[in-house]
Order: sequence, then C-alpha cells, then structure tokens
Amino acid sequence: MTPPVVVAEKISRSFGGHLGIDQVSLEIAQGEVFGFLGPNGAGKSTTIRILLGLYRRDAGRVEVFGLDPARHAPEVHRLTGYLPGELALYSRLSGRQHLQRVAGARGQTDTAYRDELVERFGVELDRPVRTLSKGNRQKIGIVLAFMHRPDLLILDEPTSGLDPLLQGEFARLVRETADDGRTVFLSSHELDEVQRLADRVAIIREGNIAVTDTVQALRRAAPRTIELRFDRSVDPAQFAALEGVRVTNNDSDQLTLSVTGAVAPVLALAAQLDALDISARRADLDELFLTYYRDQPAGSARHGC
Ligand SMILES: Nc1ncnc2c1ncn2[C@@H]1O[C@H](COP(=O)(O)OP(=O)(O)OP(=O)(O)O)[C@@H](O)[C@H]1O
Repeated sequence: MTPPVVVAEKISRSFGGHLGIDQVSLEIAQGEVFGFLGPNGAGKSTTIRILLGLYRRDAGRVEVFGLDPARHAPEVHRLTGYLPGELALYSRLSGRQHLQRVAGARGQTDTAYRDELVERFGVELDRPVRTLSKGNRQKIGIVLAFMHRPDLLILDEPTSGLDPLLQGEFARLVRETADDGRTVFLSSHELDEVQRLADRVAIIREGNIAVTDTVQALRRAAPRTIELRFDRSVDPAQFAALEGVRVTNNDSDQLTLSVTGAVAPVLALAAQLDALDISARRADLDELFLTYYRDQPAGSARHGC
C-alpha cells in the first residue's frame, strides 16, 4: 500500500498560553481530496502552517511525503503547492511577473500547464496586483499553487472571492488533480465547497478534531429535520426527552425536530399524539456541521493551557 502523503499525530501549538491547536491528528492518502472544515479561529491555518514547517509545533509528529517539515521544509515545499488563506503578493508587480518569479525560483521551464490555467481562470496578467480585485488576485494564487503540478496541494480557503462560475472551474481542477493521483488538502469554512469536492472531511473546532470521516458516512449520520403538525399545541418536552431529538422550533401546533439516530420513537410519539401531518427533510451536512458548532462547550477549553 502507498504510504500516506500527510501524517499528523497529536500535534499541538499554543500562542502565549493560548492553545491554538490541541492534539490534532490527520492522515491523508495519495490521490485523496481531504476537506478541513471549521469555524473562524478553529485552528485550520495553524495546522496547515505546521504541516508546511512554517510554524513550529510544541508537540506531536508530522510527516509529509515521509519527511518532517520542521527539518525538511525546502524538500516539502518543492513537492507542494500552497495557497495561503491570506495571499501575500507584491503590490507593484503584475500577475505575469509573479508567475515568472515563482517559476524561476522553482526552476520550472514548462509553461504549457501554467498558460492553460491562466486561460481557464481568465487571469489578468498585466496590471499591478494592487489594482486587482480580491477575486482576481485569488486567481493568481491558484495558478501559483497548481502550475508546477505538485504532488500535494494545500489550499487554505481557495475559492474566497471567486464567482460561482470560477468556483465550478476550480472544482474541476481539484477533481482532475486527484484523478491524476495527486493529493489535495482543502481547508474551508464553506461546507458546500467541501461537501462537493472532498472524499473525506475532518471537522476542527476550538483546536480539536471533532470528527473525521467520509462525506458519505457523515451525510448518513447527519440529523434529519422532521416537522409535525397537530390540531392543538403539544408539549415539546415530550419530544425533547427522546434520545437524539432536539426541538428546533415550537410554533403553537407545529414542531420542528432535529433527529439523529432512530426515527421510530418520534413517529410512535407523533402517532400517539394524533399528529395531523408530518414531513421529513433529507439529512444534510449543513445540519451536522451546525451541530458541531452548536455543541461547542460554553467558555472555551482552549484557553489557559
Ligand atoms: N501567530 C499567531 N499568534 C497568536 N495567536 C495565533 C496565531 N496564529 C493563530 N493564532 C490563534 O490560534 C487559533 C487558531 O487560529 P487559526 O488561524 O489557525 O484558525 P483558522 O481555523 O484558520 O481560522 P479562520 O477560518 O478564521 O482563518 C486562534 O485562536 C488564533 O487566534
């Protein structure tokens, strides 16, 4: 079996007594599109920077292509295309100058793929980047990350600022990259993007990995929304007392429930209470994602370490 491209084992990092990430573990296989999802400040960029050897870690083990990035950053960078969350470009240089400089530094002479990407994303090459919109700068970042056909792409919020058409183009590019046997690590707080693109997903919150699974399995485990209507108002506590049931809306004779796990007890109670109408929505990942957000403990476990 091919060894994993990325291994992180219990990596932690704090910033002046404030815990940034805490025992994060990840394993990403070759050719996989791996989604890394989490709210603002959850620890996505910190994890990425540690994987690239740009931040030191306080604890844990990291291997990227079998190398520890803390000691072999240049080798790791040669095999990796990185699109940072906050793209730093030289404001006075044009897109073309950026592409030329980076290609030169990498010793890249084949420009055919670069030109194809420029064409596909409609990159504005000749104006100083300070005059470009956020989306137009982001396109330059995408080309910089992909143009040398790296074996690993690490993309932090890659489609931020891109219009829907280009988001579609980006999705095709990611799929092609994975079909080519190369690996994509995609960090985002856009659930839709991750849902569409990733094979597996890890959700990080408050510096901890809350769950790692395939998108399919997460979808299966996602809560269903069930709406019930009665001819009178009913006590929502009866439903809330059932295992895996949360009452999300209680509007006199109508109840909306979020149900994880068995639906039979809900149906039995609804029948017992002579429900007039029932509708159920397909489980979707949005709801699951929100569950992870909502279930964050009050206060924060990450402070004070
Ligand atoms: N250089 C730093 N100095 C101090 N604290 C930092 C630094 N980098 C990250 N942190 C802290 O670590 C935590 C994780 O931040 P990180 O940037 O990794 O989150 P993120 O998931 O990438 O967020 P976003 O989606 O907003 O980019 C936050 O509490 C942040 O304030």
